[in-house]
Amino acid sequence: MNHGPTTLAEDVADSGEEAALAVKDLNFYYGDHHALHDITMDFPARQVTAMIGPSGCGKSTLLRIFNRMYDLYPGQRATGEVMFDGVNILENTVGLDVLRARIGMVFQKPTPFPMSIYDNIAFGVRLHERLGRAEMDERVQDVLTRVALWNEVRDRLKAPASGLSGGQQQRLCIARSIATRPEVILLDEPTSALDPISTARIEELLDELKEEFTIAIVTHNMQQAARCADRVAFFYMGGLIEVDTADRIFTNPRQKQTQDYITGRFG
Ligand SMILES: Nc1ncnc2c1ncn2[C@@H]1O[C@H](COP(=O)(O)OP(=O)(O)OP(=O)(O)O)[C@@H](O)[C@H]1O
Repeated sequence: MNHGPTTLAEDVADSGEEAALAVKDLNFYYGDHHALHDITMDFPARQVTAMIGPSGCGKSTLLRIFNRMYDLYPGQRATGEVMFDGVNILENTVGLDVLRARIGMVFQKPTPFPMSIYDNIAFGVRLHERLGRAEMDERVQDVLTRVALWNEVRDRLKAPASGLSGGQQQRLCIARSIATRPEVILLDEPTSALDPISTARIEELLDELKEEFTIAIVTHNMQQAARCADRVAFFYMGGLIEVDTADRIFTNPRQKQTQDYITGRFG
């Protein structure tokens, strides 16, 4: 048995399932407020893991830790481990630019940059790669095709992204997040501002994207978690109550609190 520092590959061998993110004994503090308590869980590679739980239970806090959003705010701190490709991302050894290219984030409200549709995609790519014009055109077309937006925007790539509908803007934001070829995509209630048709399109998209990316999604919508997720984690008051397959969580959870929450009996 090797007692040296573990690598992602060794963790994988131990669990029998490849973890893209392995969270261990994670605690998070907003100043004096202890918002997450001793969280330990894996996010298996190329699966969708949904985080559910009542408002304020810490779902978004966990998601934001994965691309070190808290770095901007003095007083906020995380302890423990989030292993990603053999490195604990809580330690400042990975630059934020690199981390955010490899672990992309999509927010609740679509947030296109105030620039053209084309540049929304090209902007992030230019920060990390030197592509020629033709290669960049190809990258833009590729990611827009994958989010099923290409046919809708191919004739107006130079038009401002702000002219797109909310659902289109959110698909553009997902395209932007995959354009830097990340391993993980984080989505924080990505459909809560969208109509049912746009929501269904994004859910279908997640199903396709998970063939290539690991997806972590925070959702308030239990039907959405049941439709999209392979695994579901239930949080309550800053603690992880249980994490299991979506099937198990929605049909036969181990913990009474989970059962009460998913059946709407939560008091
Ligand atoms: N910037 C902040 N400063 C202080 N406390 C915060 C801050 N952001 C969140 N919190 C607190 O941390 C806890 C977890 O919040 P978080 O936003 O992660 O919950 P959530 O489960 O995502 O909730 P919601 O479903 O309402 O978005 C809450 O008690 C919240 O009040």
